[in-house]
Amino acid sequence: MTEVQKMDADWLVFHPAPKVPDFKLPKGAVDAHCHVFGPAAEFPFAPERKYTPCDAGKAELYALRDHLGFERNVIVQATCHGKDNRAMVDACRSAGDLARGIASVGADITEAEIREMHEAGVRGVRFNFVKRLVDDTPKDVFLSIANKIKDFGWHIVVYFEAQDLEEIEPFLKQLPTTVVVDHMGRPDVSKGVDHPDFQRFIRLMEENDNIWSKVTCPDRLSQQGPPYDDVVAYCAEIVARFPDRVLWGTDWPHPNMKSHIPDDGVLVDFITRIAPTKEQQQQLLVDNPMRLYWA
Ligand SMILES: O=C(O)c1cc(C(=O)O)oc(=O)c1
Repeated sequence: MTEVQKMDADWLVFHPAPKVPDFKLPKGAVDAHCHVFGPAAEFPFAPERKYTPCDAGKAELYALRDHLGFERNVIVQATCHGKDNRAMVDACRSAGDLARGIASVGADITEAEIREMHEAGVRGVRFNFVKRLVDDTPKDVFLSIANKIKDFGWHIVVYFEAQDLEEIEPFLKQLPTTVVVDHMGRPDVSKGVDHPDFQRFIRLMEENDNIWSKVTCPDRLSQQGPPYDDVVAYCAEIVARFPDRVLWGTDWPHPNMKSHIPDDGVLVDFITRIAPTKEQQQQLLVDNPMRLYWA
């Protein structure tokens, strides 16, 4: 890991020397949620961003991939780059067939632009509802984007917080593609898995078999910190109930983490606690991401 200079970033820089995981990932494992930031000199951050990250480019991302034992990456456009997808597209292109991307686009996206991103490895768009990250986008704008991208077989990644779910649920049910929820919709883990809020999320997945969830970011959700015991039950519940509709990722370089900087090797070891059987691990880490991104 190269030592990355902390450039006026308003939060912690990613871990410089993550451990080698104890958990040996299955062959072909996919880090299905990660980002690239710049480097800013080549790919400037968006003026409308709500945070300024450190540089965390494709070279570091792919070194981490190899260090942890992953084979492939799905690179999700980070809000600090707004709708300028160049850093993510460049990283996808550099990895050949070993990376796929999720873009952030506007309603004015053209078929030619979608096709060009598809050829680089992009397979979906991200709709972000987290107010500390983005300004609101009218739902009819998101729906017009959804109708444009569905013809390319793309899907939609959504990022919202648990308190938003009741309000946006009708909108989610209108989406005409596979929908992948980032970080389980950010449950408040102090409430318990039986709380109506988490049960509402479970019901959403039960009632809509096109809705998947990433069982990711225990570091964001935990109120106890590493090794994130208070998040295990939430991820394990979703893996056990919907083993063919879950994805996992590091969330490297961990934007906006202030409480601590997660050790990516510790995050990988967390997987065996939420997906305890070999079969669950194979589905979570290989079969599901391959079906969604490389089919
Ligand atoms: O919780 C966050 O701050 C966060 C931010 C971003 C992003 O800026 O794209 O992505 C994530 O997956 C999580």
